[in-house]
Amino acid sequence: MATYSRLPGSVALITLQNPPVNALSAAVRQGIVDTVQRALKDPKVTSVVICGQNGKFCGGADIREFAGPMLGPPLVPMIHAIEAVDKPVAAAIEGVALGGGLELALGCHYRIAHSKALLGLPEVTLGLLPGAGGTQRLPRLIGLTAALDLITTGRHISAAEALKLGIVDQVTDSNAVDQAVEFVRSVAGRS
Ligand SMILES: CC/C=C\C/C=C/C(=O)SCCNC(=O)CCNC(=O)[C@H](O)C(C)(C)COP(=O)(O)OP(=O)(O)OC[C@H]1O[C@@H](n2cnc3c(N)ncnc32)[C@H](O)[C@@H]1OP(=O)(O)O
Repeated sequence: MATYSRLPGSVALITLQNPPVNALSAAVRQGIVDTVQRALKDPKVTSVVICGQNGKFCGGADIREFAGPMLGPPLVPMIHAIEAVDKPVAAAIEGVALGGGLELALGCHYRIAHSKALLGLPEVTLGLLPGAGGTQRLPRLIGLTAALDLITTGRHISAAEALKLGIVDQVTDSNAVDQAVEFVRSVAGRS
């Protein structure tokens, strides 16, 4: 699931909740679709932060659901809908942003990472290619050579390397959610 709260300063906070790594289960994807719609429709909300419960942004597809049929909202339109929100949306990346989790963050307009966070597209290690926009959004953001390296090796990179490559906008040693909230307040009102 995903919870929704409105913070002072008109920021909507969407929190992914699916222990242990807030993977994108059907219930989490449905929660994201519902809470993003709510933030979009709430006239008091001027900006949005997406984070994960317990210091973990998102470990990607929920591997516990791989054996069964695909249920719930698909990832691609969900991420498109976030990208199309006409209010600034930031991902607060703590712990991990892997696979579909990084693709979710790439659909947000800004990414703020904790210094100890790990990011990557490990799909290749499962015999897959990133299928939710990562193969388009990552090269646009950091160039083809650097994106191909990450996509074809599946390696996890540090927040410092992600900042150097241009995947994240800011890295913080303190609370990444607080930092992201402060950041989106500073850009609220921009498209
Ligand atoms: C609907 C979308 C469909 C397709 C598009 C998307 C595709 C993808 O996202 S593919 C990528 C999927 N994600 C991964 O491959 C990540 C795999 N996990 C890891 O690399 C590591 O577990 C970790 C870096 C996330 C954490 O490492 P570490 O701190 O060493 O802990 P553990 O490895 O012991 O894991 C702890 C705990 O978490 C469970 N877990 C990890 N990843 C997932 C996941 N993606 N889904 C569900 N559960 C996950 C892991 O099984 C452990 O659980 P237990 O403690 O119960 O054993």
